[in-house]
Amino acid sequence: MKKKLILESGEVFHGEGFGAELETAGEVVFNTGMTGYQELISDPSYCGQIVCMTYPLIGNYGINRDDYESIEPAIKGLIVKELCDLPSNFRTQITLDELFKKKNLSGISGIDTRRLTRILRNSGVVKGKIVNADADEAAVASELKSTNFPTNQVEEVSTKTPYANPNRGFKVVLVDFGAKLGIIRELSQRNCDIIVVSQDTTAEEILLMNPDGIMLSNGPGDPEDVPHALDMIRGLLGKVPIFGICLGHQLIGLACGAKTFKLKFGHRGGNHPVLDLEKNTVAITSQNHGYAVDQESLKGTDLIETHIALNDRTNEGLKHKIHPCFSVQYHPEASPGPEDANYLFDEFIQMMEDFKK
Ligand SMILES: NC(=O)CC[C@H](N)C(=O)O
Repeated sequence: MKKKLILESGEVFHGEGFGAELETAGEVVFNTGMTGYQELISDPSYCGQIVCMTYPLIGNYGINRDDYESIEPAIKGLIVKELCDLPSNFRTQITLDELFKKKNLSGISGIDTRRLTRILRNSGVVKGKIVNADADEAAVASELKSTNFPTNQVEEVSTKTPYANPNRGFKVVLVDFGAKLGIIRELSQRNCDIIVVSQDTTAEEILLMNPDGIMLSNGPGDPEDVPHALDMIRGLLGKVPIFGICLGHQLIGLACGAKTFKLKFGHRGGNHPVLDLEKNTVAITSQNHGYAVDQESLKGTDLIETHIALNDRTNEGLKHKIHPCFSVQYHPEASPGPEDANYLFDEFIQMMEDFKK
């Protein structure tokens, strides 16, 4: 079935549709990972976005039962150069096309993803829509221009009720802003007794659970759209050790008086170099973010910058000067991607141990 991708700026890309037969609109972003399409399709942080994969062959190892980052994907669509319909891997259960049909998602293949990525790099991320071949291009572009995407994406993907992932180790309350399962996997591996709570849980409610540590998860959208989380973080600072990842990191920044801003085209992929300013070491990291903490705004706060991105020198890590609290903009759970930063979970365990003493 012939389809086309129309950008709000009016550019049109012709291709072949896959997955469900539906038209889909979202923010068009690009991801430079060579693998990891299953994880990113199911990463709740991609809520409302259509992802263009810069690696030219996607779907070649199929979809397996182990690599999901959530049960229901929140992504809006996928743009690929070549879709592989004959995957080869011992873990493959279904093809990417079959997953998209099953989950009612639509994608487009046969796209010049280099040209598209150049447009996104030059003009910044834009809204786009995957439509049927006969759609009126000018009408779709102007409809996109006047559409504002929802600001309640965190609410959409967060759990509505708390649930437990029991174990015998430290009791960690994981605040779910759209948490990837990889975070639960990493904490479980370290024997953490996890309670996952909804994004609107208050500090008082969390303290009643008597936690040893708080994990603030990743999540979709603009951190400024989650103002209630700032009171929650302020209410926990100094009382329980806190570790934040991605959206959780940005929220710690905002809660401590820093500002965030939207990056031109974000960081998305499994190959982003990050400099640890304290250890003077570089880690290759997995990233997926469109916003960043404003470094200038850290002045006068109690936060110290601990990491920066080597591609554009933007902020990638923070630590509180007084309280046990640290965070990173990238993904130490590394699903998908390099495991260089995995030790941060061990540091979180250590922080909980030290705090207990
Ligand atoms: N993965 C995330 O948590 C992303 C955080 C935020 N939504 C951003 O795009 O910057």
